[in-house]
Amino acid sequence: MTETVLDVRGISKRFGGLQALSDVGIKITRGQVYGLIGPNGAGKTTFFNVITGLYTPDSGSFELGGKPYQPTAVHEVARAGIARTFQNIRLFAEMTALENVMVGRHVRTHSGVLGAMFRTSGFKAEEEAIAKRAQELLDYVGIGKYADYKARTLSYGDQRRLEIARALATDPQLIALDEPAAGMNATEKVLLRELIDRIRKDDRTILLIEHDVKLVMGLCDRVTVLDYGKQIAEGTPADVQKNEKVIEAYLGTGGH
Ligand SMILES: Nc1ncnc2c1ncn2[C@@H]1O[C@H](COP(=O)(O)OP(=O)(O)OP(=O)(O)O)[C@@H](O)[C@H]1O
Repeated sequence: MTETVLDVRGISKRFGGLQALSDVGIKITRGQVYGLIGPNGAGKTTFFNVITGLYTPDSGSFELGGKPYQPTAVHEVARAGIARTFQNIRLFAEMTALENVMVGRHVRTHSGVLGAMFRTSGFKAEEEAIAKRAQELLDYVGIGKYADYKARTLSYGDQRRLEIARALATDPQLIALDEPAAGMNATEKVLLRELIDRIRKDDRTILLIEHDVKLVMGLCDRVTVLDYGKQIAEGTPADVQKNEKVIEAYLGTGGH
């Protein structure tokens, strides 16, 4: 039986006079790469921000791993099992790549982030294991040799990989990637695609917002298309690509 990881129902969100999301729902099952696409201003980021606790929806409900889920603060979302990356990379620029991943890992340890900051004895005992795991994750995303480099010195593509390693460090039920290919060149995109494929094969579940429709169509098992806050199509990439409303949303307005 397919196991539902995230079940989102009837999400609406209004900003003043603007209905940014109207009754949007998605269901993501384990091992899927689920894509969220739509022209500029369609509501993708708002949806992401709602499920990761940055915005409170006006209505709607969620289940994560079969349990009711009420996303509030961002750190609670990480503990509940959703890890995200950001459209605008958010790394600790002056920390090394290894340290950035270790911070992600502390979400899952007993001493936690405060223990890490104050270097309690419990923290020291855990530190070695955390560093080892962080190095494994850097190797996994293909930037192991840069473990000791400051995050800000890495190339754009490698910084995005580092963000993914940090997200994986929390052992998430769902990893949410916000435009991971933004600003990447063609070679970096190919490598990103391979990485996402690999993460999926390792039985992770991924929600992907992406402007690069080609990448989404090639990678995703299912796709939801938003337009002006409404869900205009849901299905496999092949179905969605044929959908008239989708063609009109993208072509009719020149992508808005
Ligand atoms: N915090 C906010 N306050 C007011 N309006 C907002 C806020 N966040 C988003 N909006 C509006 O909601 C609508 C949806 O925006 P959103 O950023 O979710 O779209 P998007 O699909 O992610 O677009 P893009 O592809 O350009 O990132 C837009 O009209 C936007 O201006």
